[in-house]
Amino acid sequence: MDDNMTSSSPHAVGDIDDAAEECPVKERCQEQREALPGEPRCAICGRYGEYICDETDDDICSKECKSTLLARLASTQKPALDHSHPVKLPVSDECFYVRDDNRPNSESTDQIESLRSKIGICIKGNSVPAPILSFSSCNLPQKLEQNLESAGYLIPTPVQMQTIPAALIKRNMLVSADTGSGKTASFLVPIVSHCSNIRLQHLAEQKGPLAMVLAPTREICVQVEEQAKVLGKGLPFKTALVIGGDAMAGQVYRIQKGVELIVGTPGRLIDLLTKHDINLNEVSVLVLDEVDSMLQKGFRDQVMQIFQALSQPQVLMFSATISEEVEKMASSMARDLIHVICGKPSRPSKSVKQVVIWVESKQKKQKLFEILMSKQHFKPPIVLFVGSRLGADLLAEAITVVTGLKALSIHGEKSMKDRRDSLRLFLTGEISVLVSTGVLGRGVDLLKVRQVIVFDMPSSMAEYVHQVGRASRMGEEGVAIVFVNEEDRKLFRELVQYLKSSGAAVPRELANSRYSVGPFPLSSRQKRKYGY
Ligand SMILES: Nc1ncnc2c1ncn2[C@@H]1O[C@H](COP(=O)(O)OP(=O)(O)OP(=O)(O)O)[C@@H](O)[C@H]1O
Repeated sequence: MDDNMTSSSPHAVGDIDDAAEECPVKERCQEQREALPGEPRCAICGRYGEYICDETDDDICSKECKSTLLARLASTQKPALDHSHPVKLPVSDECFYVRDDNRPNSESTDQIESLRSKIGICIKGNSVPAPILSFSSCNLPQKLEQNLESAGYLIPTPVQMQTIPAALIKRNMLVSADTGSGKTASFLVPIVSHCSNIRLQHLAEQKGPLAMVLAPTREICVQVEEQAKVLGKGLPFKTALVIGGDAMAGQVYRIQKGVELIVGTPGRLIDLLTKHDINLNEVSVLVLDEVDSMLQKGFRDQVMQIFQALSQPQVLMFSATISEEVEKMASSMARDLIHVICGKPSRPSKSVKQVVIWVESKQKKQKLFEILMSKQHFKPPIVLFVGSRLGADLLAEAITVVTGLKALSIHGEKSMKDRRDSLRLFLTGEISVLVSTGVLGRGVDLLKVRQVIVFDMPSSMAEYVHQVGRASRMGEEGVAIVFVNEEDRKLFRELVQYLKSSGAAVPRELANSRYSVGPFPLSSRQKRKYGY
């Protein structure tokens, strides 16, 4: 289970080690501390970059360095933002389609349906716009199109083809699509477009935030904000990251100076909103990333509290795993909801080969070491998913001692700095094994990872789907090695179904287990009887 979701205390959810003190923004450079490895650095002096200079989006340590930076910019007469490319402004919020060359001549319902079926998209809902085949089809600001191109996004992925045009015309949406299929840009492209158009046309009365993205873990928030910055570069589009473990003063300062997008975990955001006067009147888009976990007990109340503080925003909800219950809750939050289903969500990505091995608990470590020391089977960098924080720490140590491989652990009890450092060292290739609890199970883009080991089965098949999904991005092939034994029996029936439907081998012990067959689902009495 994601260890960010186990506690019922409001601050524990998503913000478990929220030890950040509230300290005022520094006036002078010398008052600021040195930056630790991996921390943001001031663009002028290199000290800890506590907040970001709105005019340039650079990390800055103090008001003093901010003045220096702005003075430097003024003296070179370079505008802080690159407006050299005129931005195409839509005359209204409508999305205007330019016919693509390979698009059917007349877009009859049948042709649109046929296009959807070709790209593997299913729709529930009324008057859903046709999918786009290129980013240039929907009148995005020119700078955003350039940013997409620079990021290597040459054509939209199937989920983006359908969701971007629908989001641009302000439809509420629930989107289920495979892990690694490009859901993040599906909501960020419309958000960047919407926010920058509002600013460029001076449509908002105040400078308050215009959009909000909520996600269950800090790591997801960090990545979403990073991607938002990439897409919004050079546009009047600024972001604030509101997560535990980072100084709140900088977050508040930045929001009060004026940002377009807030990305945050619900616990920290509520904390910030209750302590500070932040005007949310202009927030017109709310995204719930990993919506199934956001609407689970523990998060749901906080999410609803934030939702109710907004004035009827457009709601965009995304996950690779959406149950009927989540669908019902989503429909009750947003009127006239479109449900976009892309590929075969709620199942492990077909690009990941699942290799399930029956291993008794006592033998798990030995088996793991064998894999890690086998040239044939160990394909670094790999992420290992375990069930507890202590387990993560101990296993990372044991791996280093026994195999000599560089391994680190990451979980919700570690400081934000440690979590950032471990992830950075892993993504830059300095360590080859990262042992994680559920904190990296969902939503985090672990670009080079093509192998995961599910050392301890998670508590639900939804989490399993997300963990296995870390081994593949954008359809590239990956492998998930999964350890199971009788302790995981409550998942056997579903696991066997999932394995069979993806053509994976089912170990004999699993296939023959009495927990793998029988009526489905069990009543609550049966569950108690079998100790589920
Ligand atoms: N149109 C595109 N062209 C090229 N690369 C893309 C495109 N859209 C997204 N990507 C890249 O694909 C990868 C996966 O995208 P993303 O992280 O948004 O997937 P996701 O669907 O949110 O996955 P998960 O459910 O695991 O969080 C990222 O590295 C992203 O930069």
